[in-house]
Amino acid sequence: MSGTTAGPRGGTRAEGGADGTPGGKTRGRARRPEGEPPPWRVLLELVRPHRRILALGALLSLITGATGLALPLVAKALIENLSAERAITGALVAMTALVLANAVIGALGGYVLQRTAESVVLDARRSLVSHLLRLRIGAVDRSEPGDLLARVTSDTTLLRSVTTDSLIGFGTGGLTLVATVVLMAVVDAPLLGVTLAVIALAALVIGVIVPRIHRASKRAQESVGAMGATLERVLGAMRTIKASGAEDREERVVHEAAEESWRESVRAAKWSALAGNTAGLAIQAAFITVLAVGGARVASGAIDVATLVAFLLYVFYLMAPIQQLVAAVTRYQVGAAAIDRMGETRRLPVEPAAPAGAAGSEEDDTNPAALRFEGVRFRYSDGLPEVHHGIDLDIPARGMTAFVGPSGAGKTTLFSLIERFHEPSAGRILLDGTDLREWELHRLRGAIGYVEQDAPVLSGTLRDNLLLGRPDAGEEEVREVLRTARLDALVARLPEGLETRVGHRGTRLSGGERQRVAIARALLRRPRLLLLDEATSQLDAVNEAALRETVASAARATTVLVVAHRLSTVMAADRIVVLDAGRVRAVGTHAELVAGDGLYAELAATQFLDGSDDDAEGAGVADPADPGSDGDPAAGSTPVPDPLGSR
Ligand SMILES: Nc1ncnc2c1ncn2[C@@H]1O[C@H](COP(=O)(O)OP(=O)(O)OP(=O)(O)O)[C@@H](O)[C@H]1O
Repeated sequence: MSGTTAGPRGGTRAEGGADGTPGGKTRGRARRPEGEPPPWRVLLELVRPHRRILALGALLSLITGATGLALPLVAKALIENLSAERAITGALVAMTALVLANAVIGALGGYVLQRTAESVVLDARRSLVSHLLRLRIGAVDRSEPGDLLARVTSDTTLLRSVTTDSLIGFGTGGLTLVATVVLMAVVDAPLLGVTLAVIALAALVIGVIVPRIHRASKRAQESVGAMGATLERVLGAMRTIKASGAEDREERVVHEAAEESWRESVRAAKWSALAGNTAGLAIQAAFITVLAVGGARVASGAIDVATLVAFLLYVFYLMAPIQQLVAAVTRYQVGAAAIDRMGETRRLPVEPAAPAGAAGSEEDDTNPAALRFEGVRFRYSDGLPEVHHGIDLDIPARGMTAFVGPSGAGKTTLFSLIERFHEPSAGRILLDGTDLREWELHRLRGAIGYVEQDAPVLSGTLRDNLLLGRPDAGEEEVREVLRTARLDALVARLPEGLETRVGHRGTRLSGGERQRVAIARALLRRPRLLLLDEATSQLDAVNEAALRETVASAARATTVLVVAHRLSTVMAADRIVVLDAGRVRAVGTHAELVAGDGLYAELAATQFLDGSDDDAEGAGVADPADPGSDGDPAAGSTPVPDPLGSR
């Protein structure tokens, strides 16, 4: 489903609004879009791979039903034999055999159907997860992770009962109903007319109830999604919630979502119960009516007592298929709501497939990459202001380029465009002379090592985190990268070493340790282009100086782009790009920019004038306002607050 993405060279469309998540949420009561298949068609698609085993289950259910249906006939024969004073042994044996067959085949059929239903759920989960992992970042940003989680976990579970109760219910219930009606017609057609008239009335009532079940079920599932979203929000920021004393408020929000789900589920249960009871009532009413009309027919000699007894038994036998059909209809409404929600998720856009003949570096290519921005414009979505207003920039292969500029200037977004998390709304970015859109995405990202601003670390072990980008890295390479990222001492200290579990989002590590893990992970990929977004902002002075040296040495072999957080990093760069409000304002060395760019000089000067860089002087960092200063920037070993990160 990559249809929302422009072709390789046609990327002139803004990203937002095209992913089916207007308003930024996946939760909603949106109608099914034109052309989308109805839930029953989706359901049939889902069960298609299991149709044979499903047919077997249905056959077993039918046989079970047939054995049940045969019982009244045998009972009729038994009564007739009794009245005629004939032997009843044969009829008794037949009845026993039918009862046993009913139980055994029924159990087997039930197992086969449940197994098939579980397989349908598994398929749905697999396909949803595959889709979610390939979503465009824009769609992810506009969704609630907790809600997406609920769609994969709880919504898919509802398919189980739809497959067994609905599909099989429609099939076997329908067939059993038809068979029963035919047998009833054979026994006495006028009594069948009476029965059907009563049941038709009940069907009308149930027809009114059914849409209500669908609506209530959908709302209940949406509330479960909302509950998941809120819980995810809370659990993901537990410290902040506690520190802000917001537990009670957040508790209320989760409780409200849970209560809403309860209310809607109860409403759905109420309508379902009403539908079920209406069917039950119809059978009772049919029984009484048949008894009255049938009694009259017996009195008039139109039918005999045995016929009436057999017919009444069939009336009761109608109960099972009718209940089955009603359950099928009500379950289908619940399942259809879940299928609707799964459809909403499937409509979220995924990343584009590789164009035919897509470019990409060889797996073992480690040559530094060159980048070029040509008139790059970008906005996150249609209603939002443009972030980049036409970036033109050449970054040669090898060496370090620092991006500086006020907060919100668009530095991180530029990295996102390089990773193709988003597409430019106009212009293009070329890597080694080839438009990024012509690269095979996997290969493109394989050439890049990216350390995000908040250096995310995933739950799992330290080793899992390091190997995330290169699972086949050898033990020696891992050791080497641990040394360069200055993690070797930490790993040596931990009793479980690399097998230490880091906790959810790496909460068992310090901020600086997380950053070093993220840097080590990126370096282990042997990238041709290394993107570091404030990657050393939380390191202490000693580690920062050491990692600055690591990055500088990486820049001798590869192309390194850093969003500079510290003056020391800025000054170590081969070239500095000053971004301001989405435009490249100036490019040059520190000395050139201090002399030639007002904003850079002003920001650098302000840093010293406002006294916020107390450490800089003590650490011997050059005064950027004074190009003649003899401080050695590379020697600065004390972390310096970002002078250029805010204005
Ligand atoms: N996912 C997003 N959706 C919508 N707008 C966004 C998104 N991410 C960033 N922005 C907006 O885009 C603009 C540029 O953000 P960006 O993160 O690129 O700035 P930055 O220069 O890296 O800032 P900082 O130095 O504070 O990290 C900001 O106005 C920001 O609010």
